[in-house]
Amino acid sequence: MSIIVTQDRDEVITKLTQLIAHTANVSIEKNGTFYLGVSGGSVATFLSIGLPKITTDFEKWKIFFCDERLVPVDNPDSTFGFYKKHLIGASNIALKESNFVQVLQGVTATEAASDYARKIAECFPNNDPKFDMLLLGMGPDGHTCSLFPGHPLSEDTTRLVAAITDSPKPPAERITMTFRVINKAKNCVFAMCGKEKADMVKRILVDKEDLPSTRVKPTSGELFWIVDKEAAQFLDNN
Ligand SMILES: O=C1O[C@H](COP(=O)(O)O)[C@@H](O)[C@H](O)[C@H]1O
Repeated sequence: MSIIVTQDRDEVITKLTQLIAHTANVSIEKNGTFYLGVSGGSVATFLSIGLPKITTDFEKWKIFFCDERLVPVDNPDSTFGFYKKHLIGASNIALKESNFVQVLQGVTATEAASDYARKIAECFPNNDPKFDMLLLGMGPDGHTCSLFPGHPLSEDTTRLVAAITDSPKPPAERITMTFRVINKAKNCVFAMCGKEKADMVKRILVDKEDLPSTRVKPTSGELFWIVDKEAAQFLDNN
């Protein structure tokens, strides 16, 4: 695991997007594609600021959602809605709507999850997803994607994508990648900043409490934590 501590939020965004650009360009060179999973919340904001500054062939990017809130795209809680508003079609970036693999609208959470699992599976050999990179956030309770502490979904080892209809953080209905997908990724990257994350960063990285974010351990990939010095304040040597 690599823990990168930065001076501030701007540097979190710079380090994060440099790492994405490097991984994307290596993947495109090797395989002709870059399969990326993105999160909502603060990670989405980081990407909306940082991605327009990188040099890459966005045509080769296929972007999935690590989790998505089941609300209409024009609802402020929609993660795709955020990317649509802030990145797609922006004059300074060549990302298009067709780069994003969207979650089906107007169906039940279970149907949306099965449909998304199929959309993911069909992109990978043997229907076995190995994303080039997953970009993850961590909530103040230690959740990542829509995998919440104590929720049975964290134990799901069968499905690729699962539905949740009782999310403790609104909105209640969501779909989420499971650890079966997350821990097969070639790179998992947490990025965060601010003192409100500091206690949880310590509980995960130092105390190794059994929380969803602690369970992100790619079996044959790399794990990165990019945190600013406020979020890292309870780590040793900070
Ligand atoms: O609800 C969610 O929360 C997490 C963490 O969000 P943050 O704003 O605290 O970074 C996010 O990663 C996830 O995608 C989202 O659905």
